[in-house]
Amino acid sequence: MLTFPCAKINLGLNIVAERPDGYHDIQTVFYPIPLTDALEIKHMDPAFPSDHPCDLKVTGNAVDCDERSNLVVKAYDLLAADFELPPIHAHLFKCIPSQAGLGGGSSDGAFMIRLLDERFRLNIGIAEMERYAAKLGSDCAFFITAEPSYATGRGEILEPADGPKGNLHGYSIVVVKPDVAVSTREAYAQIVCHMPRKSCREIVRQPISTWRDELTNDFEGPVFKAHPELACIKQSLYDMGALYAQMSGSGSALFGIFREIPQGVEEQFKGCFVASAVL
Ligand SMILES: C[C@@](CO)(OP(=O)(O)O)[C@H](O)COP(=O)(O)OP(=O)(O)OC[C@H]1O[C@@H](n2ccc(N)nc2=O)[C@H](O)[C@@H]1O
Ligand SMILES: Nc1ncnc2c1ncn2[C@@H]1O[C@H](COP(=O)(O)OP(=O)(O)O)[C@@H](O)[C@H]1O
Repeated sequence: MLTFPCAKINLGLNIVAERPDGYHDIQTVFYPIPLTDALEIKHMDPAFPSDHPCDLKVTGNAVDCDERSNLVVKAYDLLAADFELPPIHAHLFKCIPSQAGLGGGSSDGAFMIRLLDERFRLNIGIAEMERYAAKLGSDCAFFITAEPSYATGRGEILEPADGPKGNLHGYSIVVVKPDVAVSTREAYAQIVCHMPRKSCREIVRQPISTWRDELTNDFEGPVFKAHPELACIKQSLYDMGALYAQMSGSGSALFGIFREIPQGVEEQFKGCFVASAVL
C-alpha cells in the first residue's frame, strides 16, 4: 500500500510563551502543499528477514538519521506497543528537503500511522491517531488529516482554518530551499516570546493583499540575522511579484504566493531546491 506524505507551510508563526516542559506555546496556521514524499509498506518477505519488524529502505534524498530514529520506524514502534502488527518492509522515497521547516519528517511519521491504521484495519480514529502523532513530534498531529489548521499549544492543538483555503485556491506557490540547514531546537532557543497584536488565524481570513504588512513568522528575525541570504531570497520573491512571501517554520525554506508561477524561478534561485505548484 502506497501513500504520499505532503509538506506544509506555516502561514504566520508566533511563539507566545516558554513552557515548563522546555517547549514553547505557538500560534500558527498549518497549510498543506502539493510537495510530497512517497511511502510504501508491504508484509515482510520471509526470504528477506530483518532484525527489526519494520525494515526501512530510504531512496531519493538522504535522511541524516539512522533507520531506528526515522519517524517512519518510530511511528511503527509506537503503534506496535499497543497493537499487533505484522513485520513489514517500508520504502520511503524522500523528496521533501530536510531541515527546511516544511515538516517532511513529521509528515512521514503521521502518514505511517494512517497507513498502518488503514492497511491493518486498526480503527484507531482521527483524534486518537492525532494523539499518537503528537508523541512523535509537535507538528506531526496536523499531518493526520493534513487539512488547513490553526494550531496552538506545542503545535498539536488543532482547529480547522477555513480562511486560507478560500483565499489561496487557484494561486501558485514557489518554495525555495537554499543549502542552509537550521536546527529547530536552536532556532527556538533564540526566540524572545511575545503575544502577537492580532492572531494569524484572523489575518489569514483577510485578503492576501493585507498579509505582507500583518502576517509574521517570529523565527525570521534570528534566522535571517544568522543567514542574511535567506532575507535576500524573500526579497527576490517579492521582486518577482509575490503577493506574500515568508520563511516556513524555523527555516530554511522560503515560499512565495503568486497569482501565476513567474518565469525563470529556476534560474533566479540556481543552486537552491526550487518547487512550484498551483494550490
Ligand atoms: C518550528 C515548527 C513550526 O511549525 O516547525 P519546523 O520548522 O520544524 O517545520 C514546529 O514547531 C517544530 O515542530 P517539530 O519539528 O515537530 O518539533 P519537535 O520535534 O517536537 O521538537 C524539536 C525541538 O524544538 C523545540 N520546540 C518544538 C516545538 C515547540 N512548540 N516548542 C519548542 O521549543 C524543542 O526544543 C524541541 O526539542
Ligand atoms: N522520515 C524522515 N524524513 C526526514 N527527516 C527525518 C525523518 N525521520 C527523522 N528525521 C529527522 O528529523 C529531522 C527534522 O526533520 P525534517 O523533515 O528535516 O523537518 P523540518 O524541515 O520540518 O525541520 C531531520 O534532520 C532528521 O534527522
